[in-house]
Amino acid sequence: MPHNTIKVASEDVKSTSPKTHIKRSRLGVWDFYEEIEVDRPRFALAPLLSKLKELVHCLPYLLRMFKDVLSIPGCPPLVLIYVVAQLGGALVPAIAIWFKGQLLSITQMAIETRTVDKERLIRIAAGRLTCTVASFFLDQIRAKVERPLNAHIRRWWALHCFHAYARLDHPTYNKTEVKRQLQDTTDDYYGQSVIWRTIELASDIVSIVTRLVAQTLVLVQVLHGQPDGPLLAVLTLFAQVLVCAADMPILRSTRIWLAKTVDHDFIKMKGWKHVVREDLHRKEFVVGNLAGHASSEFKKASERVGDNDTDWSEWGYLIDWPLPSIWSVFHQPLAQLPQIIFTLRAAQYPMSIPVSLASLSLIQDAASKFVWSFQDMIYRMRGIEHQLTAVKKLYEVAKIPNVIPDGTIPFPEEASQIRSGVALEFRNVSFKYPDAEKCALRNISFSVEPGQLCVIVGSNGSGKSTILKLATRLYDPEEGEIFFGGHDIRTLKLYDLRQAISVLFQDYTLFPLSIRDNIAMGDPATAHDDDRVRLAARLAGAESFVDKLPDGFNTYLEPPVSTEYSSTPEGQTLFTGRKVNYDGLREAAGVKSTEAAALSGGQMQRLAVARTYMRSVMQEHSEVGLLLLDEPSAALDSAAEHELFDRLRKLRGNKTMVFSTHRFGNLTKHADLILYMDESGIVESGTHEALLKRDGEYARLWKLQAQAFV
Ligand SMILES: Nc1ncnc2c1ncn2[C@@H]1O[C@H](COP(=O)(O)OP(=O)(O)OP(=O)(O)O)[C@@H](O)[C@H]1O
Repeated sequence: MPHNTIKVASEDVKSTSPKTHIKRSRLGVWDFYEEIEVDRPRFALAPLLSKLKELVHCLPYLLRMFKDVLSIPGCPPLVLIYVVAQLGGALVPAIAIWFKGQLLSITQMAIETRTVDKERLIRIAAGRLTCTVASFFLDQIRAKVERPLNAHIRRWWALHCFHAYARLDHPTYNKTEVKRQLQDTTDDYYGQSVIWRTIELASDIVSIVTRLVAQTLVLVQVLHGQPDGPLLAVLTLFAQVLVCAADMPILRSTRIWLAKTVDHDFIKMKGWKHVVREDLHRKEFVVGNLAGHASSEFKKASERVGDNDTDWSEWGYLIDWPLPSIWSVFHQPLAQLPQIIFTLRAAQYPMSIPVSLASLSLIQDAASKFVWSFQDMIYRMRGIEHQLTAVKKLYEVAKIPNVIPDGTIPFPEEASQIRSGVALEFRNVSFKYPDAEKCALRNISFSVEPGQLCVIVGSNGSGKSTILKLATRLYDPEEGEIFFGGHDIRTLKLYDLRQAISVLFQDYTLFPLSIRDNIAMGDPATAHDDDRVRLAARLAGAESFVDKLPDGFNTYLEPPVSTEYSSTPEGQTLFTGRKVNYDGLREAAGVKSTEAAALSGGQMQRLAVARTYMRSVMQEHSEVGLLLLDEPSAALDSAAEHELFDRLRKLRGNKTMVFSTHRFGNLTKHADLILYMDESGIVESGTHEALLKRDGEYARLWKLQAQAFV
């Protein structure tokens, strides 16, 4: 523990709550904001009390956790064995002290009577040996049980966490506090889940307390009748306890703080570090000849930042462990107190020296074991607050309320209701993204009839994609209403609404799963059907290039698990003179030098289109009534684009379609409704002919695009 105090100039910042004020200080490149309660209790134990209150609040979660663990199939017998081994292990040191006391009394008798009870001596020796053997075996048993128990819990917990992640909607997931909460719950430490660490900690504390109580009882029993024994025992323990009190967890501060940096040079350094380390940027980094420029920029920024180039972790450590105290100077001499008193007593009563020397040795030995146990407990108590809070968060994570509330009305009431598409209407809709300053949509109104084709065109950032996001209820508008099939969209069950819509976003992602799974997830109901997946790929023009990949449809675009290597770096010369080269191992294991399948942008877009086809194009009696496509052809070549639009156009009359695009010609001519957007609003709307006749912005841009082909 570093014994440093941070002394920095600070200033008060306005707080949003009358109950707190905020203090801002500068730590290196970091701005440190600390929230301080205005009427904070001043008495010294206040932080301890608030911690205790929090711990009590966490206890029901702890009990629930134990109950849940015991309900995992296979766990109860393992837990029982683990607890028995742990408690047994805790009793052994006390039994060993008892044998030591017996030995002491034999020694004492031998000095006084010059005779030894040999049988008793052998029994004691055998007892001590049994203690050592028992301790060894109990440790072994515990270690053996620990692995399967941890594995059972981890598997069960992984499911709980997966569900907690999966149920969150988009705006909720993007909240910083939710992200932090999720991160805390999945924080695996060398394969040990939060739950396992908590169980381990709780069982350690129980076993230490058992050890302490047993040791104390045995010590009292052994020292009974020894001259000065109890006095020395009390003094030794007192001195040792004071020594470790300097490290007490209650002295650790409870502070509410946040640290951020706005130091441009420091941020720039971090940015460049990412650029040189991330695969993602390597291509442009190399082609852009950026090595020299990057090094010089990094160096310049580094010189300006100077020695302040420290990550927050370094400061955070000092903030959380700030406590040097005068105590640390005095606690060592205190530990010597028992010896000093013993020496004085020995001078006063010289006749009792031999026995008291033996007593002192036993007491000091026992006391040091006692204190070791005590320190061990304090060390673990430090973690208990963190651990209990983590358990509470684990359970609360499953209850994080979603920002988008679910509706109650099922949709459609009858399948025939959406067979020829679903009507979509926006009525005076305005919307601002969370934390954004300006509106992404301002007073938007339009209406698309069932089976119609609507094309939204307009400049970058005008709000086209946002319309599609609101139609799927990724977000809800601040003002106005959206009607889907005649119902206010907020009243419909979210699951049903999203089942009735098939969407391809502009910023679609291909998941770190196989190509097959990436396509199949377009329609979870038929995801098991390989023929359907293949057909969807064929219709999207993806089948032929996927078949050419070495692993075909089983190819992973970006493997989620990479191959692990030993830490000896490639190229290092070993002491035998051999250069380390992993090629042989790679060849034997069938590992390719590049693990990711390289696909072009257009090929990836075809896979995304295939995913959309799974539900929208292929199913004859599809539940889908609305197709939303955001720039679906941006990366496609002209032939593929033509084929895509041709195929989608055939759905007209069957499904309502809303496209957002920058390319006019191919689609807009066939559209029932064109929305021309600019600056978050609809500037012009109508059919292609009507808008050309109007000779406004749409007409101007259409002519501009048409000219390119003349
Ligand atoms: N997640 C977001 N958070 C905050 N603002 C956003 C977010 N997504 C988009 N915006 C902002 O909302 C506005 C509309 O964005 P939108 O993506 O709808 O535009 P667009 O017309 O689809 O643009 P493009 O043609 O470039 O795809 C833009 O000003 C954009 O910066």
